[in-house]
Amino acid sequence: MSLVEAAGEANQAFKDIPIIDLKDIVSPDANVRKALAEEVRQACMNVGFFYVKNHGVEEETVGKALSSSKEFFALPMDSKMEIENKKTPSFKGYSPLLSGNNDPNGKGDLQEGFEFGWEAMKETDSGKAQQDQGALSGANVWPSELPAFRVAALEYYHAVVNLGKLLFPIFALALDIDEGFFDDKTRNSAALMRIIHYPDQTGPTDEGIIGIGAHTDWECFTILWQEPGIQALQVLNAQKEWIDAPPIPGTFVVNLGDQLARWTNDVFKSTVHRVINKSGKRRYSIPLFFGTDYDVRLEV
Ligand SMILES: O=C(O)CCC(=O)C(=O)O
Ligand SMILES: [Fe+2]
Repeated sequence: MSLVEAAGEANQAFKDIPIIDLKDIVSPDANVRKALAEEVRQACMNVGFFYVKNHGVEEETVGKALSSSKEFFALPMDSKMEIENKKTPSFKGYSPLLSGNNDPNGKGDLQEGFEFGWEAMKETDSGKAQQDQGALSGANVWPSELPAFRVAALEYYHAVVNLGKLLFPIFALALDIDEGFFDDKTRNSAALMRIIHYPDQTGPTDEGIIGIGAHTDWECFTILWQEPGIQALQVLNAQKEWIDAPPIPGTFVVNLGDQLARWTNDVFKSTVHRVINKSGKRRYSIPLFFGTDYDVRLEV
């Protein structure tokens, strides 16, 4: 069956989100990689979201990024506002509560965030030129009083970018195209990472103000870490039901964005999702958005 025929039969009235084991992601056996790609293909056509386990990113790397992020958000507001994203030419840095609004019908997203892109850990590291490419590139900004935050955030960033680079060939296989299709299109990958802090939102909720309003992501795909023990992320199925996407320890959520949906003529789905944090606790999450190089032409 062709991809397009299969898409016609795709069932987007999903009730749960599949979990895919990545232990074979670099298997030397092409048949094994193809079997993994088949699972990814089903998830991409039917849901647009899946969890990945055995992804290779160390718990310790995640833990350090989380604890450092908590220290960052706990800084005095004046310090955070010194690196506000509106003050930087490349939109990197801090964004305060309600400064963003993903759902055009919403009144603002109840979250503060910190965003940055590719950066070598040390000046001498190879690949330094990557940060100077593309419209959304340009120097990151970091809080001067918390040097450990930069190190922990970049360590996490580099680990998850490596995972993203392994996923591109699987997406290619899942599309029945050459495994190397994305190689020359993701050399200076436009990978932006955001660290998000959602305050708790118990009590009556103004429907127009939630953690992040209903939206789709706009890059190729997102690799999302969410804090264990807190249900807040929801994904919309074709029957307009909100399906919970709870955090599963040891996994990341992977979801497709508009770029890959558009590129595949919507055979792969970019699925609407939102966050409402009514857990009684503050919540942290870390999405890393993977695009292609900024000069890549999207042809179906
Ligand atoms: O915090 C989350 O779980 C999801 C965040 C999200 O959807 C986004 O930043 O695009
Ligand atoms: Fe999103």
